[in-house]
Amino acid sequence: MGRRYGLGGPWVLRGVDLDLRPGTLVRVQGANGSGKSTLLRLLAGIDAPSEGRITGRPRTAYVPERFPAALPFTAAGYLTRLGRIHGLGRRAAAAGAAEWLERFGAADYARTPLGELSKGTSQKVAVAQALLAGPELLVLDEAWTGLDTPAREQLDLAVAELVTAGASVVHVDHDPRRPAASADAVFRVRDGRVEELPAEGPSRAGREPGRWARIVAVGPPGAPLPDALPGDPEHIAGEDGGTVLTVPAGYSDALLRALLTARPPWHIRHLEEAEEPAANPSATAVTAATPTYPTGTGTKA
Ligand SMILES: Nc1ncnc2c1ncn2[C@@H]1O[C@H](COP(=O)(O)OP(=O)(O)OP(=O)(O)O)[C@@H](O)[C@H]1O
Repeated sequence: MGRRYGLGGPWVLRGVDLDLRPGTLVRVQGANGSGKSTLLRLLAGIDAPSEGRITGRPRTAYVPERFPAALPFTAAGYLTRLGRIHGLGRRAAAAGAAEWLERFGAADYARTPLGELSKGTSQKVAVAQALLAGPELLVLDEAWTGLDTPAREQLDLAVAELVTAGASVVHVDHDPRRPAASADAVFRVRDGRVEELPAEGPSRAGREPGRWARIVAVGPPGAPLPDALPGDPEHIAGEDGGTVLTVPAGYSDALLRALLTARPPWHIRHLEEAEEPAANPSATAVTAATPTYPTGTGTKA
């Protein structure tokens, strides 16, 4: 498929032929203005190709580069309405709105009008609206930008949970500090074409000294830690039956997924960035919600 703006305009994308596989984390990269956001809008279904087509339409959620925050709703009111649009009942929508605001540390702003939210809190609402209904395809255009560290960690965790549950997550992210920088597939947009690059596994940046991820996980009673965990984590017993695992940051996605898909699965209580490998969580553990996500279906562009 291809896209150009205006009838005689230059082709921004042309001859694009790609498959989004279920259960995959995909990163889209490319120079400024190369067409990354255009590709994401097409995949999200809020824009249509000028030629060709996109087949498969899983339940999709999208976090745009700029969130339209000036709507006449409070944060909780907006999220509840979005939940209803996604097919949730009134109570489930309100509960989902409250849960995601809490998870992103924005519960205090539930009753604040969208137009009065800070940029960071607006971004939390933007991300929450996308996660609310358990999408099969999640499209994130620089969604980590502007989030504080705990919220970034929650988004990493939510992405890992979705991918583990079979969803496809496609993202553009310029921030090299993001620990979960690894991806199952990488698409590069260049000269109007999209090519798939070899997946790189844990990023080199993630192995640098001083960049670690710490995960507090709880297994079934008496269960040993699963074998051969990615990143060969250091692990110690934590509070309340939890196990504290520390890995180089680039392995955090893979480790999260290995724990979530272990048989029987482990529950992730907390994820945080850490400056040194000693397994000594500084922050109070935040219990992550364990939403049930549907199995994803593929999209072909
Ligand atoms: N709505 C639009 N109307 C006209 N031209 C557009 C529109 N949206 C994007 N373009 C043009 O299409 C090209 C690709 O833009 P796009 O925003 O998709 O790139 P990008 O890779 O996401 O850029 P950045 O990294 O700067 O966000 C640019 O030349 C841009 O000016």
